[in-house]
Amino acid sequence: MGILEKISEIEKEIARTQKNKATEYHLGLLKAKLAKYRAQLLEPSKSPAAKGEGFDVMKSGDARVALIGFPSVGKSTFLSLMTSTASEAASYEFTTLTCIPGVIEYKGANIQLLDLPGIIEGAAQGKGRGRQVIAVARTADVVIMMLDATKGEVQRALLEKELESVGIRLNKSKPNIYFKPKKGGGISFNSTVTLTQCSEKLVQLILHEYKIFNAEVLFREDCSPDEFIDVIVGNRVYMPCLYVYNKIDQISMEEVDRLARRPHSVVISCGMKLNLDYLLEKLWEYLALTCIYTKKRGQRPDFTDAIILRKGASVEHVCHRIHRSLASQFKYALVWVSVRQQLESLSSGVSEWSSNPSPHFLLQRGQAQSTALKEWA
Ligand SMILES: Nc1nc2c(ncn2[C@@H]2O[C@H](COP(=O)(O)OP(=O)(O)OP(=O)(O)O)[C@@H](O)[C@H]2O)c(=O)[nH]1
Ligand SMILES: [K+]
Ligand SMILES: [Mg+2]
Repeated sequence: MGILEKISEIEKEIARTQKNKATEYHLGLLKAKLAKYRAQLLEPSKSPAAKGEGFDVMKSGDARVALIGFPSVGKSTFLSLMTSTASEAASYEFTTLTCIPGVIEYKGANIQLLDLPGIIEGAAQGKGRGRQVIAVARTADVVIMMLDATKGEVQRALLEKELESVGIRLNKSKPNIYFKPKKGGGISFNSTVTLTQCSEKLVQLILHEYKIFNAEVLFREDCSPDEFIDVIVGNRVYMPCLYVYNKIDQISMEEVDRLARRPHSVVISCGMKLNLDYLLEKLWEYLALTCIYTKKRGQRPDFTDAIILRKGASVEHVCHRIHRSLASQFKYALVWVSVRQQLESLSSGVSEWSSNPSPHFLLQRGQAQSTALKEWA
């Protein structure tokens, strides 16, 4: 039996197994097996055709966003609208065959946007250029899942399943489980919270399936068996995803309203240029970037030249961006908060600036590594 058949056998068995206390261990084991086969499936193929030309795009700018979606949902139309790059758009499917990079300039940041070929059901198993597309998606900071508003729900569920099956976790955070394989001593199992989905026995069974007999496991939240498997397997990516429903010019207002209220969703029309500003705002939020401006003594900060960093970056990161040797010579920094808000309403921000010239914080040398920027904002 090939791996694909094995996977589909297990999937069928999971589907027909009733979920209850008696089948809990059986299901846990099946899921562990499934994850193993999927991992095998993803091992790089040896045939050169699978490599795919035109997918090795250099990372550039402050962040990377990948456009994932079925064929002809409007990905290339979107790239051509938002960036100065033109990507061919047409009414037939699979117009785009490689990865086309463009740059969105927003709030002083350069956001690399990648147009990709459309993917379909079975992409993860290598249908079309699915594997290459998914490999690129893994390298992004945010995925935009573009959907055709007239058929969005089916497409959304199918693509979520594809990405899920290759270890991409959308809008989820890493399970809070401490897991450390050991040389000996058996399995030590602990939890700091009451567990309703996993037990010590189930955890042991799953670990044995992965031939792990010595390890330290500490659950710090009430995780599911799937989440535990994710932690053992390890190579999962946890990625923010915006679901973008395009072509809302084709559906009723009621339908637009319903889609817009779904979690992590934005509705747009590339054809009629509707709601694109709001999409950019949301994208910025999901990228979790922050702008930092430097200022010379006695002068106003230069609001045209931002240092762009991820939220939560430390002062040390800022130093490194300015000069390689700055961090090691760092003594203290004067920090004014809410710089980002000042930029957002530039005029009021500047007047606030001149009326309030004293810094909110004095940051000493020792704090350079530990103080996260978010604490000041
Ligand atoms: N009605 C309507 N049509 C749109 C909209 N955006 C794009 N289209 C049309 O949808 C078709 C497909 O657009 P593309 O940009 O080529 O779609 P794609 O997702 O890049 O397609 P592939 O590269 O084949 O995967 C084109 O005919 C576009 O003109 C929109 O907002 N409304
Ligand atoms: K197309
Ligand atoms: Mg295209």
